Amino acid sequence: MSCRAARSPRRSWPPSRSGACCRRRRWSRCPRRCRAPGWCRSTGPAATARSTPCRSTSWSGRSPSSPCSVGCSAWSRCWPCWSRSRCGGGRTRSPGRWCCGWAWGCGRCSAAISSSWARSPGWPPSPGWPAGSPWRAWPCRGSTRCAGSPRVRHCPTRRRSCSPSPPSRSWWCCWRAGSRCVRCAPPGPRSCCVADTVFELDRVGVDYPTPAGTVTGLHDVSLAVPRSGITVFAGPSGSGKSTLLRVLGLFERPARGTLRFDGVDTGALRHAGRRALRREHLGLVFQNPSENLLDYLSVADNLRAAAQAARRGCEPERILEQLGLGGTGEWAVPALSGGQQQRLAFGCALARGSSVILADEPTSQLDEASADLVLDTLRYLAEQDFAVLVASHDDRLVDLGTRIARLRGGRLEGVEQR
Ligand SMILES: Nc1ncnc2c1ncn2[C@@H]1O[C@H](COP(=O)(O)OP(=O)(O)OP(=O)(O)O)[C@@H](O)[C@H]1O
Repeated sequence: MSCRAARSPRRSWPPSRSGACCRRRRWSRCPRRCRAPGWCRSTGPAATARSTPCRSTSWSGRSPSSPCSVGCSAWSRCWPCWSRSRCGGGRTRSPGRWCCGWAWGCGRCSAAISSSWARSPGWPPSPGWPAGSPWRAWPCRGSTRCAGSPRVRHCPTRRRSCSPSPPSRSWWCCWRAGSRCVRCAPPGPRSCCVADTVFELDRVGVDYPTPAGTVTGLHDVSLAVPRSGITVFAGPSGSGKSTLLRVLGLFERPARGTLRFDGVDTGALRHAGRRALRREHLGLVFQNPSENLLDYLSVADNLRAAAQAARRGCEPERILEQLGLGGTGEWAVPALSGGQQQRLAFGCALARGSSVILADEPTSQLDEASADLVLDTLRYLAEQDFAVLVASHDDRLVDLGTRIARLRGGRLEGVEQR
């Protein structure tokens, strides 16, 4: 049947078992013989780039229990990956990688493997895929897969160290609890774990071009920041504390070295990926309270706006209660004291669902009583298992830290664990 016969597509429907279907129904220029716009019958290696062996019961007559020929459970939604954008920026098509019709990326289809399919002949689809891998697991592709996705989350049942070794390329991500991504070690498919370190810096350097020449803000800083506790970056003025915090907050790209967030190389991310990570995971609180808040909105609306930016829901009153600001929801921001405003700024980070809170000199503009409020808040956040990173030369903040990284002249002098 030629393509012209598409006028009566249903007459000999469904296509044969060996039929291949094009991905787009409206793909009118199918180079093969079509029975309907977008649907090919032809088989063999010459099948078009966007064609895949037809797997859907309704189209190909296969029984639902037949193993998917490409190892994908999303019926008729997967095809060999060829699109750069879908693959998260990979330049070349990888034979072992599959795309699904979901909008946000490649690799999800391979993820959706039921255990019966994982046992089926023809599985794994690529040599790197572990037979019998956990349901909904896929090779962790680091930067593009995990960080590029707006769905990276810590496992709700996270365990600090379920493997003595740090995450490596051979680890696997799994898909849990709806939208939650975690890292799993392949041998223990259900042993969900995350690394102990949230940031890993390897010889990170930052340069600032100035009319007088290049100023180096950071010189080859190598550091691992733990996932919990309060890490304080201490040092005299100009030592590079704020620069380091900006790098960690993904506001600044280092000129040299590698920065990993949750095992993901942030240097490989494009702007959108970095922004997604920042929005979802990182809450940055600046030293000036007014920089952190929108003063034309009420207190509760600031929290709502923060949550909305991260596409989350929010219960302002609950957060305000947590931070000792109960009953101020309808207040205007300027009606709060400086310390209360800083507390609210931390509340905005909570509303965004940030797991890491970065604060740059949060007490520097506050009197002692207001600074105490901030210290209490930081203590509270650390107790709630947030990773709190603070740049400060306030001695009280330094005393609060569980880990002090001392900087001088842009170099890391040493790290003190308490
Ligand atoms: N935008 C910039 N342009 C040029 N140089 C910069 C810039 N930002 C920072 N620097 C330089 O980088 C170095 C580190 O600055 P940074 O602000 O990180 O120090 P800091 O320890 O946070 O200081 P402070 O405690 O005073 O805020 C300084 O020498 C500074 O002059």
